[in-house]
Amino acid sequence: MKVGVITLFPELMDGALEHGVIGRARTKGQLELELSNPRDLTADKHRTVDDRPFGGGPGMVMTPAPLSAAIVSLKEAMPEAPVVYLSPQGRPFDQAMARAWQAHGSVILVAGRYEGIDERVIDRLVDEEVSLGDFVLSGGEFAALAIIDAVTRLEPGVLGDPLSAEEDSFGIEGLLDCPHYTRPEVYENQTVPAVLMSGDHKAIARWRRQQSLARTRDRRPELLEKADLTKEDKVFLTSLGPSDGN
Ligand SMILES: NC(=O)c1ccc(NCc2cccc(O)c2)nc1
Repeated sequence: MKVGVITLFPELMDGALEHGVIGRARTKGQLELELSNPRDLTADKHRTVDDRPFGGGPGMVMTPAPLSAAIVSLKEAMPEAPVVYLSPQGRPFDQAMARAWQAHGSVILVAGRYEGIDERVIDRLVDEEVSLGDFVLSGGEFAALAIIDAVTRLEPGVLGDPLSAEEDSFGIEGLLDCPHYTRPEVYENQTVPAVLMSGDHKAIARWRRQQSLARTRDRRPELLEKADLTKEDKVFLTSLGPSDGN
């Protein structure tokens, strides 16, 4: 997986991607990260990357020239990569997008700062505007980090057990994940559901599926509409009483 990032804080991105699963993926060459800082592509001695918004209003806007130069430099290195701008105005990011970009093999992420970027850069160079959720961050870098993690962990060989990428939430046809337990068997006087200790793998799989279905119904009922449910799933859901929302 090749990921390009345009950011004013390359050291922030680099540092955050040196640890854990993603850090090992970089060491093993499963993730190649290419960073480009618009400030390095400025023409003035003050290395200006932002300016006041036309029409007035608070804050600053990232100026088009250095940002465009940074995007073009990564497009030259990764000509097939879609250019994705992270902003609250974008299409909601989801697991399907993560799978699509992993399958494509490369993506260029534009992390904005300030109030955003000059719209002419979006018109000319951005293929897709994407949002991590309905909230505003001080910059797109943390949204980019989340996307890089979500995409890289889908890369074959990155996760120890390939199934777990499938079995996470949104892996089993978009249902929420079931509860998990590990040792000790009794913790603060609380035990583990007996079925998980039974060794009956069929019963355990059924319990886990039913827990996922119940949780999804209670917490994210809209996901059930899109889920691929079996007849047994539907019978189970009908058998549940009114949702308690938890
Ligand atoms: N929800 C998100 O994905 C998200 C992305 C970026 C961001 N901050 C930078 C930024 C960029 C553009 C406009 C803007 O208002 C703020 N904050 C939240």
